[in-house]
Amino acid sequence: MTSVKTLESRLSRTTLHDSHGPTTYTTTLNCNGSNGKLKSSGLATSTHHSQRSSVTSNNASSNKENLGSFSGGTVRNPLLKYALHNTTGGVSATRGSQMPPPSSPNLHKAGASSAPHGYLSSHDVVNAQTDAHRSSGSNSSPPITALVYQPEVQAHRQYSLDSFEIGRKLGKGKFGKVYCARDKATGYVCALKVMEKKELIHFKVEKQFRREIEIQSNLRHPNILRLYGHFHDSSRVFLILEYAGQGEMFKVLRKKGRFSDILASQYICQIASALSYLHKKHIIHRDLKPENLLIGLDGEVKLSDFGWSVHTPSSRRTTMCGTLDYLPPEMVEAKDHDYKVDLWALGVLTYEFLVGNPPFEEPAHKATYKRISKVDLKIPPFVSVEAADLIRRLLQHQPERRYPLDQIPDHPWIVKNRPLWATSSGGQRGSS
Ligand SMILES: Nc1ncnc2c1ncn2[C@@H]1O[C@H](COP(=O)(O)OP(=O)(O)OP(=O)(O)O)[C@@H](O)[C@H]1O
Repeated sequence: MTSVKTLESRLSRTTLHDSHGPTTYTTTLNCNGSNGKLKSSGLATSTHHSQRSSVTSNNASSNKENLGSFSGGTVRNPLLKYALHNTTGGVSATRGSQMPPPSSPNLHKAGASSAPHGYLSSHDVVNAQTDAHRSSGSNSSPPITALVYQPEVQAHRQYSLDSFEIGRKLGKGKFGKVYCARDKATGYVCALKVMEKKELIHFKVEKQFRREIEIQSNLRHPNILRLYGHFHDSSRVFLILEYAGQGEMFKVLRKKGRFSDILASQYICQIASALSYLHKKHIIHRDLKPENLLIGLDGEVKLSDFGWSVHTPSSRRTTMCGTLDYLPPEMVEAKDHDYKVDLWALGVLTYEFLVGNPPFEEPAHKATYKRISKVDLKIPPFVSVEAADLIRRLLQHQPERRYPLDQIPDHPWIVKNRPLWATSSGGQRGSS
């Protein structure tokens, strides 16, 4: 059992990270550049950049097993194949507002009619998403929709860094960098996450990392980021990930301040659907927060970062994990926890989407714990009655009293807003 005191001492190891800069949507993918940059420069020292304190686990393995034993190299699943379905006619309208970079093919030319096989190059995909994002404003539909995943047999294909053209850097995490990349053989665009083996070993996260790969590679849900495969070289491990064209939820939320009922309800319904899928597979995510949500090109939520996920039941059930603001009372009180921690986190997330900050946030960790433990919940009056009701039903101290995920699509807040989703930019309805 972990006492609050122990938790405090763990938190002293918590890194408060520098804040993200303003959202920028670079128009150039630079996929034409060689991947020599990545090869020659290697990886910079890991930089902590998350925005909020995280509670880290002391259970991290001290196992120094060499990551060279990764069985990477085989991609069991095909990469994304992108197709342009410009049914709205919005592309030409938005292209007029932006100059394509000189080397970038014109989007019209690259569309379904003229691009080879009707698929876009990564240049086009990024330019398309950039335009889509820029033009979407707060509530309008992105003009470019429907990136189609087309199953194709790529099983047993061996990947290496040479298989990809490396594009612009999408971001940097604790243990590496993420690049937009294009599979040279097929033209498929993906996100390539590159991590130094020695850093994974140094920070004793190999076990956590292996679990993340094992869990994520077996998941198939429209609101869960796909992990298509992995490979490694002598010093680095590479994850081939689904490309989330609209980037990080956290940045979007910070930029907007807070979301409308329409957008938030859509996101929450999609996330509930993803969590329900995970729970049916006996997986607890345990680290739900805006930083771990990406947004696909259609504006749909992509749940990512399975570093803290576990199969349940598990001997690791008392592991402290997750972000401080999203910890449920049972974890703060060092009790055993189960999949209902994700329900609590969904309540916190609903609040943060609608208010702009998490509900129990305090400058001092101890004060936050106290508020979580007492469920000291103050919902501002601008939050709709229906949303407040769902937040209260999820933020129940007793885990068994938390609102079940499968009822969320029928909750009055969702029912009221669902008819309006079609006109918002939040993307598709999560499959339930
Ligand atoms: N699949 C993706 N599609 C688009 N952008 C991505 C993708 N994966 C990561 N990114 C971008 O790269 C950044 C770094 O991702 P990464 O997963 O390494 O770090 P992180 O999300 O901060 O997680 P961690 O806390 O594990 O380091 C993200 O914040 C996001 O902006």
